[in-house]
Amino acid sequence: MPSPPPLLRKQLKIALIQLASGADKSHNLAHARSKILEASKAGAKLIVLPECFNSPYGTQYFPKYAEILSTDTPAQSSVASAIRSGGPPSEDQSPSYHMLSKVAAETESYLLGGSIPEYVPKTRKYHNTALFFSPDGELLATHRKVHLFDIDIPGKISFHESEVLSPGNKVTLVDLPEYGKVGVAICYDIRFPELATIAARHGAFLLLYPGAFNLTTGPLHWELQARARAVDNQVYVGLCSPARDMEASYHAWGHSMLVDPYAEVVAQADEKEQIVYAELNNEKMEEVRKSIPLLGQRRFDVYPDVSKGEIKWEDD
Ligand SMILES: O=C(O)CCC(=O)C(=O)O
Repeated sequence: MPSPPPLLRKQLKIALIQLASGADKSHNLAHARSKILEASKAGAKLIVLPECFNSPYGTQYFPKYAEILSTDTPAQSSVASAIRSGGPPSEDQSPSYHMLSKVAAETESYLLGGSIPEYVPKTRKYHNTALFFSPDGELLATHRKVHLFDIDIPGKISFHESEVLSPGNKVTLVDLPEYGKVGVAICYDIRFPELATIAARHGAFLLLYPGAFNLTTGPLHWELQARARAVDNQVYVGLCSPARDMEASYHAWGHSMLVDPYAEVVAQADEKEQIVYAELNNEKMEEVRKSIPLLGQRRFDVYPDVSKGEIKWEDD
């Protein structure tokens, strides 16, 4: 039997930028840009920023820092295609979009611009939205956080994104033509293995999560979730957090990390600003899939395959 085509077509250097952002949006954008240039100079071809990289993280900040990506979001059309058909937003509407698009083209790298708060005038809704650019600065995909971070851990943390945000409604899988497919989701989304499994069974070699866990759930679940998604799906997983700022109202866990298809943490930051680099290759994935051949051992006669059936690939 001919062997299946490689999931990852050639070696790829990734950079996860654990960025220190503050209250000054223009400074955050300029700083993110300088770090992206630094990662590119170090040879990274896929560069990732953290969740809410243009603002502090917190429900009170979403409206103030929100940007308009599309004035028209027709039903059955993703934001990316709405933007493509309607043209990119103006600089005033989305300075973050323009910074990311320009620096992706300048560095000729794939760029997952963490996430930013998005405002949609037509629906009057806010979203937590990731923008993924190609090496020529074209918007390839967007992902609006599907599972909003609403938790209450008594005496520790209470957080309710849904007080301000509305969820996205799709699974996001991005095709990087030279390399292969990447699944994208945001932070709390990682706790829902279905998104990861669907992306992996549809050919992803890597799952990326810009995220901002905290000092309660970070030590408990950040690495556990990353390694779980990797071991379940035998793919690479990258998590990219903001750096910790103890002056801010939300204290991010940090520890951006890259996990390999064996679920081994191959590179990891501490809590400070830092760029995490790693080399991804197809051999590692092939090796683990041969050694532990889950792929041929699934029992879809006993339980259903979540990657089949009706899956939403487009936002409403
Ligand atoms: O799941 C968690 O513990 C943290 C999630 C989070 O911080 C987020 O979704 O932004």
